Amino acid sequence: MEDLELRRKAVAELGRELRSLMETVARTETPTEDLQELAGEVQRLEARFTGRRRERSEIPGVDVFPFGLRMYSPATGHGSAFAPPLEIEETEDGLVGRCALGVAHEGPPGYAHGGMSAMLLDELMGWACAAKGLPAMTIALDVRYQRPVPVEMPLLLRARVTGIEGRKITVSGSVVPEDDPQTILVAAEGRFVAPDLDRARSLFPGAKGYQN
Ligand SMILES: CCCCCCCCCC(=O)SCCNC(=O)CCNC(=O)[C@H](O)C(C)(C)COP(=O)(O)OP(=O)(O)OC[C@H]1O[C@@H](n2cnc3c(N)ncnc32)[C@H](O)[C@@H]1OP(=O)(O)O
Repeated sequence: MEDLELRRKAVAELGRELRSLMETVARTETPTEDLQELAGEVQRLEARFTGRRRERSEIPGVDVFPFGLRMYSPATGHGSAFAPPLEIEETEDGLVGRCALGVAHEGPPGYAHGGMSAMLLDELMGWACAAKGLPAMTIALDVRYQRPVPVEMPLLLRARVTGIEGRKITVSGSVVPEDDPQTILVAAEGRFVAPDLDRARSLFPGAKGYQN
C-alpha cells in the first residue's frame, strides 16, 4: 500500500503551490494577452489530473473523518488552494487556530471577506465540539464583526465549548491579531448538534467511523 504520510505530504505540497498561484493571480497586474495564454496553460495542467474521481459522499483516502484530518477543507485543508490553511492546537481553554489571510480572501480592499472569518470560526468551533467527543454540525452561528480583519496579518482564532446539553452544544469563538490578542476583531456564538448515529450514517455514507 502507498505510504499515507508521503501522499499527504504530496497533497500538501500541491496545495501550497496552488495557494501561492491564487495569491499571485489576485495580486498581479498581468498583461491581458498573458492572461489568455495562462488560462490555456492552466487548462492543459488540469487535463493531467486523470485519476479516478471520487463519488460525492466518498471521503478522500488521506482524510480521517469525523474526528480528524480533512485535507481539502476550505478552512483547514493543506491540500486546498482556498484554505489559509488554519493550523489548530488544543489548549486548556479550548482550541486555538493560527493563520493569515491573503488578497485572494479579500472583501473590502486590504481586509478579509466577512465570510472567511465566519467560515474559519465555524470550522474551529466545530472542531471544538469534536475535541469534546461530539463531532457536530452548526445549526446557528451569530457573528459580530467588531473591526475589519487585515489581510496578511498573523491571526489567532479561539473556540471554546460553553455548554453541552445532550447532543446540543454551545460554543464561543473569536478572531484577534496575534500580536494584540486583547483587540477582538470578530466574535461569534454558535449552536451545534451532534447528529445521532442513524442520522450520521445517512448523512455520511462514506464515513467508516459511523458504520457497523
Ligand atoms: C458530524 C461531523 C461534521 C464535522 C464537519 C465540520 C463542519 C464545520 C461546520 C459546518 O460547516 S456544518 C454545515 C452546516 N450545518 C448543517 O448543514 C446542519 C444542517 N442541520 C441538520 O442537518 C440537522 O439539524 C442536524 C443533523 C444537525 C441535527 O439533526 P438530528 O436529526 O440529529 O437532530 P434531532 O432532530 O435528533 O434533534 C436533536 C436536538 O437538536 C435540535 N435541533 C436539531 N436540528 C436543529 C436545527 N436545525 N435548528 C434548531 N434545533 C435543532 C432539536 O430540536 C433537538 O432538540 P431537543 O433535544 O431539545 O428536542
